[in-house]
Amino acid sequence: MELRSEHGCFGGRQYFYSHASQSTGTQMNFSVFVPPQAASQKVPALYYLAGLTCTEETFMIKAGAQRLAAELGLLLVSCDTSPRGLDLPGDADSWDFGVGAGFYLNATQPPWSGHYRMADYVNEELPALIEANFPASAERRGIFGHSMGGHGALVTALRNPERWHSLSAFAPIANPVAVPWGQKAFSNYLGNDEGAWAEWDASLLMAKQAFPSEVLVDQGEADAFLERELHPEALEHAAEKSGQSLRLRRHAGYDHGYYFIQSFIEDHLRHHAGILFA
Ligand SMILES: N[C@@H](CCC(=O)N[C@@H](CSC=O)C(=O)NCC(=O)O)C(=O)O
Repeated sequence: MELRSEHGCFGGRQYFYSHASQSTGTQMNFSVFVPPQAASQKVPALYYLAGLTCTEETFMIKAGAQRLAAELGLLLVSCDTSPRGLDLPGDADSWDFGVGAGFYLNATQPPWSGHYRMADYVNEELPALIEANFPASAERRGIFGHSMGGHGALVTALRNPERWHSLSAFAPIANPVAVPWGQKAFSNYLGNDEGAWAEWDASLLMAKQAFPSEVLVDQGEADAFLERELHPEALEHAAEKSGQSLRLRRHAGYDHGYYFIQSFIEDHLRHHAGILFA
């Protein structure tokens, strides 16, 4: 791991690192906030997956999570949203596919399949790296995210409930098989077999099997992407089918951006802390 920068923050430390990833075959960047409690004990780790065009810096700079994480004793981790520097054909042609848009899945189609393995990275490689190098408990992992990252958090936890203990999302792409962002990404990364897409769709997964703890989802009603890309009602229908405990809240006047996330970040950290410290 190469330390790129570190900063004092609310009595803890904010770190930015780079490392050679086995999952992606590229250098990957990630960020870690270590709370003061971690000086004397292992603490729960909460992983945040960011949305389209974001990086490992976006959440740490914009969400305003560190003050409460320092109070609660939560270690925060975020990572980049795709491999970078590969120069694959078409990987930089649009902001909703390729670089900055890895969709937290394992691609099966060339040329993406050799490197776009963000699911393995988030589910396995990054937690192993964090737990080997920071005072993070392997028994108490939470995951959340925003938009594409909300989709990523939901599918990561729903596919691997034995590895993740708490789950929430801000404005997730809740039913990617049914919307343009998801259809573009899945057809390119996974091919045209829509049966394969279902394995990476939060609503289809949740309808089959409930996650063990309550799932919190916040959605702004003034979100410009709501009707075309997000479809939170699909999660509600899925939760009804499987008996999932789902707290889906709609907020008038809030859009898709980080002012929305800042406004409800406290509720998400307390949601995760309530489960991870139980
Ligand atoms: N095209 C624009 C907008 C990209 C954008 O809105 N990205 C969102 C995530 S959208 C779904 O995953 C985001 O989180 N942006 C970062 C922010 O600081 O708001 C562009 O290219 O910027």
